[in-house]
Amino acid sequence: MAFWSSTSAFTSKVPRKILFMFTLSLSVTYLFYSLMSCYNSLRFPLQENYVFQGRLVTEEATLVTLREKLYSSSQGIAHFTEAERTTPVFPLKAHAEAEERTADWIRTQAPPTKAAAEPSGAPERERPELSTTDSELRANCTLDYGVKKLPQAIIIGVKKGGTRALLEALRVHPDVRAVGNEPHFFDRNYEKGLDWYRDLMPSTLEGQITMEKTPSYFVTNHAPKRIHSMARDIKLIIVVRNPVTRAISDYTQTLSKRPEIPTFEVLAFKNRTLGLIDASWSALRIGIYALHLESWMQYFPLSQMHFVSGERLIVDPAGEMAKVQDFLGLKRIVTDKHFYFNKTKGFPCLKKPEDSSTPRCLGKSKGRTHPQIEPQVIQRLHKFYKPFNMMFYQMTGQNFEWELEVDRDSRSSQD
Ligand SMILES: Nc1ncnc2c1ncn2[C@@H]1O[C@H](COP(=O)(O)OS(=O)(=O)O)[C@@H](OP(=O)(O)O)[C@H]1O
Repeated sequence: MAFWSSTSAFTSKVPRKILFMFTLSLSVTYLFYSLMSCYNSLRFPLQENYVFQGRLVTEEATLVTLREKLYSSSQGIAHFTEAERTTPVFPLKAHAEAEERTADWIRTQAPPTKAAAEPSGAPERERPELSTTDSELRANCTLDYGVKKLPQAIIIGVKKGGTRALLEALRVHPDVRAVGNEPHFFDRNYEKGLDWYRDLMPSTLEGQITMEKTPSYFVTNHAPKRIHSMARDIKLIIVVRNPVTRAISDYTQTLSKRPEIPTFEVLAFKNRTLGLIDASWSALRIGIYALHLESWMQYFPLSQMHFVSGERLIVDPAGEMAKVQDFLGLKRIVTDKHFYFNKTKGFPCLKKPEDSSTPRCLGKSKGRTHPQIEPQVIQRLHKFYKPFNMMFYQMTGQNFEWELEVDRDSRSSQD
């Protein structure tokens, strides 16, 4: 009773107009916050309709453009055999056949792996590549303060480039928080939605950057458009490595899981006698960086991309880290003090990883011994990649000097 009498006394004292305005402003504020919270879920379905500069860009069209450029430039074709000149780089049928061959070894010769048997619901862990860093990280999980955000930077590639080493080094930085697994959101789990993706991320405090790495994004047709729809100002990091060594590393990884596969030399050629390279074999296709980069450049300016040299990441990790931290707008905190060269491992290792105070190298799956590949095959591959590498240097404005390695290789094979 006392309450009612006091409120009616209050309303009689306050003019009705003011009360009305007060109620109206409350409603508007409520409406505003409701809309804000819906924004993320609204944005997601709309992204499918994204049109770049007034036209729908298809990756196929952009690849064709680049392919035409490559084949019409006299420099480009100079290093191709006659057959290669007249054969498209990615004949779809050949590609499907090569992938089918791979699937066949898996189906007919090897028992189904645990990974293949598992439902694809969970994000892909780097299962075969899992280093101690990952598993121990999970065991040492600390309380997660802050809020989960979509990544502001992604290491999008390339497979076997040195992406794990880079991510682990970045995680040492107090302003970087990264998911340890490879979420494979933009290639395999996209239908799960942005909320699912966000939920995978670690929580961040104000000023911290959320990151992830999935090296297959770089060669996924839909990835540039999808990532652009999520965040057009995102920063993209690509670790590149001599495509020939990268291919051998990729093959070594497959071989470690499927020892029965044909030799590298067999897989690399469509026709060995003609010297015709099988560019549809994924181990070789991934290394045609210029073609893949073309797709990304339809959506992102170069200023939003940073290219890390996989080779320099091994010989000068601190130098590469300085550039990465600058690109991410971070203080240069990860420096040479954080690395030491481990002779047994043959690679730089971290003195103090993110989750531990004890030094740690990456796991056994990083830095595998590569099989010996016939020198003529390596030479042929260098020749195959040269025009693509040249175009890649031109596009990025960076010379990765992979051709110097060829000179060194050919000198040592003459010795
Ligand atoms: N510090 C350090 N320790 C170990 N390995 C290092 C390091 N820095 C770069 N690398 C090179 O990283 C290669 C593996 O690349 P990724 O991590 O991108 O592989 S994956 O795509 O995630 O499977 C791996 O390739 P391989 O040597 O062929 O195994 C290494 O050469």
